Amino acid sequence: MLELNDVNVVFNEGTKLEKTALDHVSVHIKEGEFVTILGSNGAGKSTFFNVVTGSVPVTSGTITLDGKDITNEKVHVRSKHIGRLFQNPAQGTAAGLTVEENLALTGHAGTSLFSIAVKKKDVELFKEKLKDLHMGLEERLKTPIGLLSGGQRQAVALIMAVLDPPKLLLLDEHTAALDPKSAKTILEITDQLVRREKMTALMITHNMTDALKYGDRLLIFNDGKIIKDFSREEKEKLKPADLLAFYEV
Ligand SMILES: Nc1ncnc2c1ncn2[C@@H]1O[C@H](COP(=O)(O)OP(=O)(O)OP(=O)(O)O)[C@@H](O)[C@H]1O
Repeated sequence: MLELNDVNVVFNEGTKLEKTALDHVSVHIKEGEFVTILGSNGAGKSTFFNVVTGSVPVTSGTITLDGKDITNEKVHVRSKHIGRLFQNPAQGTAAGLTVEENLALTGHAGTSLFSIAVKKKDVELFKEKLKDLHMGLEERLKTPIGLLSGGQRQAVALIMAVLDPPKLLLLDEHTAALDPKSAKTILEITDQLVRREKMTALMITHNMTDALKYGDRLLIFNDGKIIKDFSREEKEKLKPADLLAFYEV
């Protein structure tokens, strides 16, 4: 469903600051696959996501989504099919708006000049989705989202990202800023949602245990390249300590 074909990304080409962030990356992600991604700092993981969303242009190579060449498609066009969650939940939500207004921004709302019109029937839908989180957030629809804790806010951001399930969901260290208990909760919910909605999802993490526990496949990035591509069967035989070796190449 997602194919990168010999993708190169070179920043500041031809200057002293030239940096190859993606180096001849070719990969095929299949429909419905949940792929975890590991790699040291600066390995090219975020740049990989950025070329998929279009926020960074490729220097060469092509990207196709569902057989369509999207290499030169604008960010806002791709965003209809690609959802992304960031490390900081503030990046995916509007602090001054309430929980229900944030959810309504995903397209379940009419807007006027001064307010977001949240429809009654959508409120029921939002309540139902929030109930699934078992965090009591269905009682806090009128709370400004900026008043929620980081974990609660990320949970709402996750629901926002999958309310109209995208073809592809990109999770960019989306639990890294949360305490261990909240991170575990959000990961469990992510896994359930990805499975239930049969989404194709890619998840960057620095947590080796999580990279092995979740997903059907594991990619390891190093120095702009995918240096390992483990299948589910291979992944099941690995221990976190086995992965350390890939940080030392
Ligand atoms: N806009 C940019 N301009 C110049 N260099 C960049 C830019 N974005 C990324 N880079 C460089 O490209 C390389 C890959 O960066 P990238 O952010 O993709 O790594 P990463 O694997 O996501 O790292 P981390 O785990 O630290 O988030 C790094 O050397 C980085 O400094």
